[in-house]
Amino acid sequence: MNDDSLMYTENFTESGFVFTPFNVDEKAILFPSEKATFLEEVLLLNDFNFDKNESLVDEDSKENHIKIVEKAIDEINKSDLQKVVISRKESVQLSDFELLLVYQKLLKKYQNAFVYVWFHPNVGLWLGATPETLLQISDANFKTMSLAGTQVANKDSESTFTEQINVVWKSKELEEQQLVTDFIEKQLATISSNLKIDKTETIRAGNLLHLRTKVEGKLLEKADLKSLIRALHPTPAVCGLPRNMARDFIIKNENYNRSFYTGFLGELNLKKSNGAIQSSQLYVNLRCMEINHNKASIYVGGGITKDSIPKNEWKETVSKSETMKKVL
Ligand SMILES: C=C(O[C@@H]1C=C(C(=O)O)C=C[C@H]1O)C(=O)O
Repeated sequence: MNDDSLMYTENFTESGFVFTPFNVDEKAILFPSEKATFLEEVLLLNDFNFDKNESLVDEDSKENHIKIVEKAIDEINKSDLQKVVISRKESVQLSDFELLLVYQKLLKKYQNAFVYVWFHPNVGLWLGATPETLLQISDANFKTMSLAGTQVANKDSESTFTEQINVVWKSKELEEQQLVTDFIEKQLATISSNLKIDKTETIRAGNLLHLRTKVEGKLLEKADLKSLIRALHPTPAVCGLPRNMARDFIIKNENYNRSFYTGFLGELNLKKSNGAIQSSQLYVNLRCMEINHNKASIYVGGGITKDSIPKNEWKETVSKSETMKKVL
């Protein structure tokens, strides 16, 4: 594109690249295909030095996060709320920020993730490496996943193996992830056929491990892409259960605007080379940051259930932000 006008998708029938906020009431930005140029380049990745920047704990932020988590657990115990994802934004002062280098480091560190840089002069600069697919759809055949539960990987190796064996998960994480799988299955029941739910596996994203269950199916003719997207987004992996109750809790209690964090992004209705089949590849915007002048804002969160321990939930967000800080 060679002008700075902003365009939006009305109903996900357009073709291009979308960037959507967490809040479904806000507009989804579209870079339309007809105004885009596709460039393909092979990037050779060096062996980078991933600095261990031991950062100081921001005590105010810690206290604030723990308070909101405690409030969420209270709410879960006294109402129908089952799960809610609580997040925060952490600022890091930057010196010598080199976009291409940071992008290459993200590619190297997150070999199983969708790694992106997104920029618009009127919106800003975003970078991320997300392990979570919202939706891949080609013709009517779609794939999605339930991803939740977090633990720090034992070894800090740069392993590219997606499947990790001999990892033990606690019931809190197993239940938390099962809630997401059940939600996806229920949401898809009336709009899809041939639903197949895989066995749950452990995957690695940077230094973290998550539980993942792959789901696939066929979209019924009576349904369209918009209804499929609305059925899935936001899943309890980034919002909670029941969805509206969790969303209201988040908007009322998180003391900041998530903006594009936990929204989704990716290719929308692109035609394959033969032109006959349209496909979309959409990813949940996790492990992401926004760069503004000399500051990086890193967005991190985690799922809260009745079994959550507030201090551990804080630590989980610290682990998530540390893996992002390693590339800065
Ligand atoms: C909300 C985030 O991640 C989500 C929450 C997870 C959890 O609660 O364990 C794990 C993966 C994601 O589904 C994040 O990374 O900010």
